[in-house]
Amino acid sequence: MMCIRKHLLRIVNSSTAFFNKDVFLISSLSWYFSKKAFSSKENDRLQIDYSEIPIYRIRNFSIIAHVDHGKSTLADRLLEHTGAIKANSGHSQVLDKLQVERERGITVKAQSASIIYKYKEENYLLNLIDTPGHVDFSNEVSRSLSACQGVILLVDANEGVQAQTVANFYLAFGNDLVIVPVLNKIDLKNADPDRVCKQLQTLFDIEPTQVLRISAKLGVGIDDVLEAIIERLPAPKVNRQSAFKALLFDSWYDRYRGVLSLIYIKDGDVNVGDQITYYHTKKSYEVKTLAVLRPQEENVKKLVAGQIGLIGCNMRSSQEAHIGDTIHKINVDIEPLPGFKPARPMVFAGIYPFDQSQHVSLRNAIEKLVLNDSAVTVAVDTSPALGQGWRLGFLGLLHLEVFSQRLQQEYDAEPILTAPSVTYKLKLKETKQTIKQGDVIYVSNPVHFPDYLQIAEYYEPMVIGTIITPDKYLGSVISLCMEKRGVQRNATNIDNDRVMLQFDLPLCEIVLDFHDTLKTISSGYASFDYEDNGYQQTHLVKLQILLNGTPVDELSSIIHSSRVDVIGRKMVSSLKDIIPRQLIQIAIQAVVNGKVIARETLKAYRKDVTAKLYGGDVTRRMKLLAQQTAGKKRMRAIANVSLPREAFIDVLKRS
Ligand SMILES: Nc1nc2c(ncn2[C@@H]2O[C@H](COP(=O)(O)OP(=O)(O)OP(=O)(O)O)[C@@H](O)[C@H]2O)c(=O)[nH]1
Repeated sequence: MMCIRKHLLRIVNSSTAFFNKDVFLISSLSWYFSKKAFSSKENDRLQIDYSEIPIYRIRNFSIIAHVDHGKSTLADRLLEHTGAIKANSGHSQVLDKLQVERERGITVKAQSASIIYKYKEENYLLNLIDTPGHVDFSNEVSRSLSACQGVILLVDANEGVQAQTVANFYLAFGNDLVIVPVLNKIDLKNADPDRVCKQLQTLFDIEPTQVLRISAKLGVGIDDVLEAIIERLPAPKVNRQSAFKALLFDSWYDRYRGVLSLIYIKDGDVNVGDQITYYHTKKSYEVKTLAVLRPQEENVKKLVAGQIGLIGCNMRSSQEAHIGDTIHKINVDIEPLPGFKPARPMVFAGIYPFDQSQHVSLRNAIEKLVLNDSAVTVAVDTSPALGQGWRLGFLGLLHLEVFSQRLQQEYDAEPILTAPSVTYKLKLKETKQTIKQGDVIYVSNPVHFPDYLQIAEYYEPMVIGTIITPDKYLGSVISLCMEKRGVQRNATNIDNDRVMLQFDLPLCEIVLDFHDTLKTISSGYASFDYEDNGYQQTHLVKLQILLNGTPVDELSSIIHSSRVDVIGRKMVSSLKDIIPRQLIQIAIQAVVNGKVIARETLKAYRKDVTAKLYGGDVTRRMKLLAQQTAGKKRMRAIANVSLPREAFIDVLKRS
């Protein structure tokens, strides 16, 4: 089976043109192969009636780790070890392959898998649940984690605890999950498991005796991990006798079957043909498909409490499948599962085709991607300079990054992406219009920022940033955070030469280049992660750019009042460099609340109108120059400054 998949992927990879045309053809092929393969003998042998497995022999868990600490490799080994997939003799890892699929949007969540492990003569059903793995998706991570009873906290024995390890630990801890600490890559020459055990003890109070030591790459210690999952994690607390209730914690779009949702069955059972309702959207459907992921789909007729499974009911739009929603049977009263929060975009960016001839293809690409990612919000936006485009909302920076990368990789789209901005909250003053005292609005686009006289209070989104750095870079890391208006919460020595810092930081200060600067000043050694921390009162202004007295909306921005001078000056001077000189003089002004705070003048070309005179009378020369000056004055009065599109792109594009 894997061979067929691999072969298929090779075809995919060697023929990107084919792939780009129809990604969903691959999706359906992959589905076809997964079905075909699972009617093979080998898999018939594994065919098990999962609904017969008693609750006490089920464990639902997730692997959480910092980037590159070996999550995919371990998941891969767990699947191989339990026979869910065949051991791969080549260098490339099976789940690396799946990751390619994942990046390509084919089988998006291939890493969730149900595996059977024989322990003390009994078959256990272990459900490995994939989490997005980054706090950008913290809402989704916590939802996936709420289907688990425990997590494997995987740490690289060479790199030690990193910022994302900390953020992930607290997410799991906050969800009351059992944490199985595992050190990976002990085969590496520089691995120092004792030191990393001390870090875990200092930071999280984890006893070194509880920490497993493995090499996922070489397959060392995999049985220990599986046994620890069975011994340390409790069975799910569910009830098979109650009315059916399930948590939706992941979903993706399949062209032929509509939206497929990954669910955790909390109570009761569900059968193909049942009528079900999504609690928060209040929409009802008939269950068409039920499947267990092994990791390929294996169709079943019934899913029971304690299980993780896939449900398909011809849902046409992923907007109907909200992560965290509760599913129940139609016309049955149930208490919804707690904690449902619709995803709230945190970071916004404008997206425009490079030229308008690409508008339709870019729109199609965005529509397809959004089908698979219900957390992205899309609103049509028009800019006089950049033309027709969209304003997209993302859960965080990584989300934005992944989305734009996928647009490029999968759809060959090379759009202009504007610098990211965040959503501010404004409390308005009472005015004669319809606005009532205390009305609150959310603004991310400077064009919609109201006049300052209408605003009573300003709020900006905040994050708690966690940074782990070798202590020799401590000084420069702290200076960077202060420069970004950060307020230090604490500092902890996690071992002899590394420190963990926590800062309250405004989100708008980290969306641009914070991470890159941090990496530069720490020679790549500091790691950073952040989590949403609500809104905090602040003072904001709208910085407008005027060219010869005319405001240019695209160039305006919302900034903190303390930054007015610095940003204003920087903006006008970079515009002076970017805007090509024209026949008329251009005044570039930065204006805040009607006051000019910075100004540059771009001198006009002085075209040599006297060039053809070949000497001649000086008065004639002066007359021509005077005529030129008068002409330019007229031009300045009647013509707006025309900016070439490239100038806008240079200013607005993400660096
Ligand atoms: N030496 C050694 N290398 C390992 C081990 N486990 C994983 N690696 C390597 O570490 C790198 C990252 O492993 P992945 O499994 O892709 O890590 P990941 O956490 O899934 O990474 P992301 O998906 O990017 O978050 C790969 O090059 C692996 O081959 C191990 O036990 N020993």
